[in-house]
Amino acid sequence: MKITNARVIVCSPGRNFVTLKLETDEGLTGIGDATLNGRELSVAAYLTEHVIPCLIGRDAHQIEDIWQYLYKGAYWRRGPVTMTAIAAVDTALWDIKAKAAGLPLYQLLGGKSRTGVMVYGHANGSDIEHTVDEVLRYADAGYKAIRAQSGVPGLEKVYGVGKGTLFYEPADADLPSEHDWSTEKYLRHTPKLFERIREKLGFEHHLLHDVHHRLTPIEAGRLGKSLEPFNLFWMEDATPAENQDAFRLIRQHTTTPLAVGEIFNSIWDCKELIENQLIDYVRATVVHAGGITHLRRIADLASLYQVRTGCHGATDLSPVCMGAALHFDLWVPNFGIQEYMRHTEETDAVFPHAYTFDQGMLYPGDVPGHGVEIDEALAAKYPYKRAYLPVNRLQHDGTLWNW
Ligand SMILES: O=C(O)C(=O)C[C@H](O)[C@H](O)CO
Ligand SMILES: [Mg+2]
Repeated sequence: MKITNARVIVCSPGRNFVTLKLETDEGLTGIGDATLNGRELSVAAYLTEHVIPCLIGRDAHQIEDIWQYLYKGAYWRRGPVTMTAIAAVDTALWDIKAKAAGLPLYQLLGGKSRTGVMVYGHANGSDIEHTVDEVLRYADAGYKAIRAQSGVPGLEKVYGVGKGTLFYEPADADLPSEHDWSTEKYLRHTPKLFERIREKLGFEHHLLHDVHHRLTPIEAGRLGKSLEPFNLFWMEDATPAENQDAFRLIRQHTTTPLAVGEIFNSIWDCKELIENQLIDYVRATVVHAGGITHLRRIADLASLYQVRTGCHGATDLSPVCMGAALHFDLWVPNFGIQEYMRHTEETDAVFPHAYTFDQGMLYPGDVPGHGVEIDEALAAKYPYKRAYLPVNRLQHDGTLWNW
């Protein structure tokens, strides 16, 4: 089965998405997500200018060979742009292979390991009481796991807290908006947030929290320790992870489980974290970590060390990524949890999908492939709009910090 045509579709139904569509001489098509938030057109150009010319005429069944061809063949390895482009090709090829077999993708990976995929939703509030109300609302909606982020007194804009509560979108401006940050204020506030949530919610639900790369390792150790009485499912991205060894210090100070990896793009970003058991959950997902083919390799390494998966699932990962991730989640033996941030109705209409939500679980559905399509005519009605992620500055002196 030969690849006869490939094109990149860029659209903005509420936010930007980049999608790769592959066509074959047998009439089967497959799609893959290629969205890299705030840097979308770099992947679109990489695909159009450098990848697509190499795909035409290749056998769509040779997923592994095409992956190696694009990875080794570029000479320049890894990096978010390259790995997102490879992921899009890989996802589209798995979609085609599963459609050719007439099977849902999870069957090709090895079949179901569980009945459904436990997800966590995002409860965001401007202050503690508002966040508690949101957490309770998610619990009422059936969620078994809830991430809680709250505004911090004295800080104007905080990661995870937007204008509305249902659809949080950080890529919000034509040039990067500026946030302010104070580690001291955040560290004073956050344990109080979780104390109050547990008071109102009890201990039946899983609670998660995203630090979004803002602390030093010793500060992260301090936060993790102060959150121990509230039994978090995980503390995410406590410190930037370029230096994998930094997590050793956090580990020495707290038993709060650690999750990291939404910005990882290859197994090399997490090899030491996993092998040294410095983390509990790896957050790499299909679109930014080289597709199903590479994510599977990361998960297999992780399984040797009892590290579980917790795929990234914010709104900038399109329904195509979500569909593929859910098939992966249903199969992967060392599954932990899946992030689920709802897309807007406009996005859902452009990407009709087979996956469904019920009582805190997602189900990928049983249609052949990964179960997500793109309505190209509708997509064309939403042209690309430049949108950047924010930057963060220290409140007291304006130093650029991690956002
Ligand atoms: O969902 C999360 O955990 C995030 O941290 C979301 C990220 O800020 C977002 O995906 C950046 O593009
Ligand atoms: Mg995160």
